Amino acid sequence: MSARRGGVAGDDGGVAPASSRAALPAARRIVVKIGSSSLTRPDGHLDEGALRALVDVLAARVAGSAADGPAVAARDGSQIVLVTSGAVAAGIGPLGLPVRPRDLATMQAAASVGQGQLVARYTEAFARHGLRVGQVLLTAEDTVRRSRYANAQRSLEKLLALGVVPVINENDAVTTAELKFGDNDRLAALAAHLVRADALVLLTDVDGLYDGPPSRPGARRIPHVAQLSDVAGVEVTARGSAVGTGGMLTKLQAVRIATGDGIPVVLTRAADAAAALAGEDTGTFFAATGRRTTARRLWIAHAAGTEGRIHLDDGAVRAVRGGLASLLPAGVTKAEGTFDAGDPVELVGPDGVVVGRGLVAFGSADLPALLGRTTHALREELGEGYDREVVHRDDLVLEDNGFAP
Ligand SMILES: Nc1ncnc2c1ncn2[C@@H]1O[C@H](COP(=O)(O)OP(=O)(O)O)[C@@H](O)[C@H]1O
Ligand SMILES: N[C@@H](CCC(=O)OP(=O)(O)O)C(=O)O
Repeated sequence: MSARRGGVAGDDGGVAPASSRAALPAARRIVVKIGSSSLTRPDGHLDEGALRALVDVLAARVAGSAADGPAVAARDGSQIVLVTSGAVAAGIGPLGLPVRPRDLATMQAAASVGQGQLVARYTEAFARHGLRVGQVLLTAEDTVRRSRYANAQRSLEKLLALGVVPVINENDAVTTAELKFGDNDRLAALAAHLVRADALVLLTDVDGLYDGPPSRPGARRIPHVAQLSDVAGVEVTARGSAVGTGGMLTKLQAVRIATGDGIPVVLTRAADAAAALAGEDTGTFFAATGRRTTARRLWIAHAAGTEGRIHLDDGAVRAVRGGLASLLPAGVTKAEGTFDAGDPVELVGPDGVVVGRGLVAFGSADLPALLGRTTHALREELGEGYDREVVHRDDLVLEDNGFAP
């Protein structure tokens, strides 16, 4: 597949710009995310009919179909990566729970039981179309640690090369509240980056971004967003449906990650998945704005949470903002929080403004002894290994390089 910036190849050799809906029918590799709200019945149980309906649409796209129209590059079939919520919902019935649990331990138990059920349902549904699925459970850590995301990337590439539909969810049973994505929206955007998707489709219970809460009389769907700043004034809430997590807020965070990385996004309701994939006027289309960035920098910029804050003096802020320098111990005035070497941290200027994010080379136990000292002095006193950068330039992403809102 051709991962190219700002567009996807059509079979006529032309490029469907990632700034228009033409990118959807032309996309060779698509990440589709379906939220809990679209997979859950009012009683909190998994909606198997909705799951099968989605699989029918996705399988048709994988197979390629005349229905795509003769001018469509994807008629030879596309690769689909599915990011699906629904594990907790699928665990309610088997565990005999009266309602969807709210406490973390019971949610983890429900997700543990439900994830198996969920994948079994997808396995059956895709098998009806002669397709196999492969379960991939990710944690936020998998998107931060270089060794982990490289593993995830390799595994997803192999699944796709084997013609398998990867089915991704967060590894809910083992993730703690602090380390969780919680919503699957950002996970989907990061997965889209990981597999270098040509497009991301976010399926939910509302047919797009509205110019205000959709329940408000007169609220209208916004069909096209050229850049996210155009919708900066739109009121969105973090409260989703009864079962969803993160509401429209996490969807717009996902949109920021994907579009900033050169991947166009369609946000619509699950029932309109086929229309969205065909490039029809449904939901909201978000044009790609940025160019594809390196995996490493994207992971650092969008790490699920930072473990600490490193305070810089003015000189260090200037050096770091210059874009070429690493952060040295001499420019650090204070470290806050508990973190290990390799954890993501925020870099903060003397005015309290966040300058950027980076992977810190020392743990919070070691760092205080090094602060304000020159690397030369550190080497003299503490020996080799202590004369290195606090955050190496390659592990550092500046704030104005655009990280999550
Ligand atoms: N401006 C807005 N436009 C559209 N939907 C919005 C907006 N603000 C808040 N929402 C809410 O976001 C909800 C979708 O989020 P959520 O329930 O988390 O979905 P999912 O489970 O699919 O991830 C919608 O039901 C809608 O009520
Ligand atoms: N990972 C959880 C879903 C988390 C969640 O609710 O996400 P979403 O519906 O995308 O807002 C599950 O499978 O139940």
